[in-house]
Amino acid sequence: MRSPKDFFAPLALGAPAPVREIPVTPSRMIHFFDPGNEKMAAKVPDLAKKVDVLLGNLEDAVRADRKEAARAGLVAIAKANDFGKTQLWTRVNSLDSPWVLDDLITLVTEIGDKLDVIMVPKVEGAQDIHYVDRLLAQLEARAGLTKPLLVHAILETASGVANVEEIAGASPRMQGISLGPADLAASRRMKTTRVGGGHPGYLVRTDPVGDDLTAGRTTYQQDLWHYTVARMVDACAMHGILPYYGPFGDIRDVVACEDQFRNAFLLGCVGAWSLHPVQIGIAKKVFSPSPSDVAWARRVIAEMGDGTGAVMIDGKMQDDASVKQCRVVAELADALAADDPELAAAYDAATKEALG
Ligand SMILES: CC(C)(COP(=O)(O)OP(=O)(O)OC[C@H]1O[C@@H](n2cnc3c(N)ncnc32)[C@H](O)[C@@H]1OP(=O)(O)O)[C@@H](O)C(=O)NCCC(=O)NCCSC(=O)C[C@H](O)C(=O)O
Ligand SMILES: [Mg+2]
Repeated sequence: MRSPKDFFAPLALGAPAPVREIPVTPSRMIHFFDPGNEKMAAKVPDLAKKVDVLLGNLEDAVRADRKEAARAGLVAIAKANDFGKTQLWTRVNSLDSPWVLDDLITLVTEIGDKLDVIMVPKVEGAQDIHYVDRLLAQLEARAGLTKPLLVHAILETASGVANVEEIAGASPRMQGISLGPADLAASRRMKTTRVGGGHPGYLVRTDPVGDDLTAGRTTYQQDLWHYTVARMVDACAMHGILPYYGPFGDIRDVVACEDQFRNAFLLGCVGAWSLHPVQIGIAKKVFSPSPSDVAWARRVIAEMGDGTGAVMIDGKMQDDASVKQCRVVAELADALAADDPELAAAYDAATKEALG
């Protein structure tokens, strides 16, 4: 274990100093694209205006014989475009793959100044983050980078879940963690073949009435991912980093996608992955608090004055704790509204109405 005193020291001579706070910029959707797919690559300049994060994916979903094309494509796209405030991330291949070393060496050397975050798949424990941490420091020093690259882990192995707290705190580079439900299901030997989302077989049933075990017994489908998302959120909050829901693979089912994203939002996640352009708007809607929630939060904050004591608002008790909950919503709304005049206007109109 590293001494706490050394935690913020660069891991290579000449590497930039690690950040002390993870920048909290909008990341409601991490939009995945295959940089070696010409059709998708052509859409990148336009997509950059619509998303918070663009992620050039090099790992799963890119065929083995297209790995090098994807890597080269990402270098070319990063060099050719100015993404403005939109962040550029990449997902490199897994640490046990034959591609990851070249992914890291090429990307940091060629476009390290354009990249914000490197997503590392199939992280099993702190040792994986330590390996990437040191290697990035060496590459940053050699490339003369002045801003450290941040690292995002995907929680998609049983060991990763068991070690999630140590992963979240393994390096000052740790920006966040995403749930990877497909690999995690396989690693745990779960019996769902879906990429995220629920399953009709995972349910609870109301008790029988009398002796008839079949009649009138309503069933309620449960969330397969509740435990993992909640645990991930706690680990991230404890270490001051950001939690995300990952992929929802049924692209056509925009309704269930919205539900899954909203469950994650309500539990504390700041965003989710969009795998197809149709999921971008869903993530934007879900991970931006609603105007009525923002208006309520602002009203409670206004009526609570210095934030102590207890008051009744519309029949509901508010106190020091509930004002903190309201600040979470109001601060997120302010951060999102700062870059989005339409959202700012919707929040202000709802607040005006609520405050009278
Ligand atoms: C899922 C897809 C394969 C669907 O692609 P396609 O069949 O081409 O869909 P459409 O015909 O509806 O596409 C319409 C046009 O939009 C373009 N398109 C599609 N997806 C994207 C995208 N993500 N970014 C940009 N542009 C996109 C198509 O090219 C069409 O263009 P045009 O013909 O010119 O109109 C595809 O969406 C896709 O591959 N998505 C990304 C998949 C991915 O990244 N998967 C990996 C992440 S999930 C994962 O890894 C699991 C996780 O790790 C875990 O373990 O849980
Ligand atoms: Mg995966």
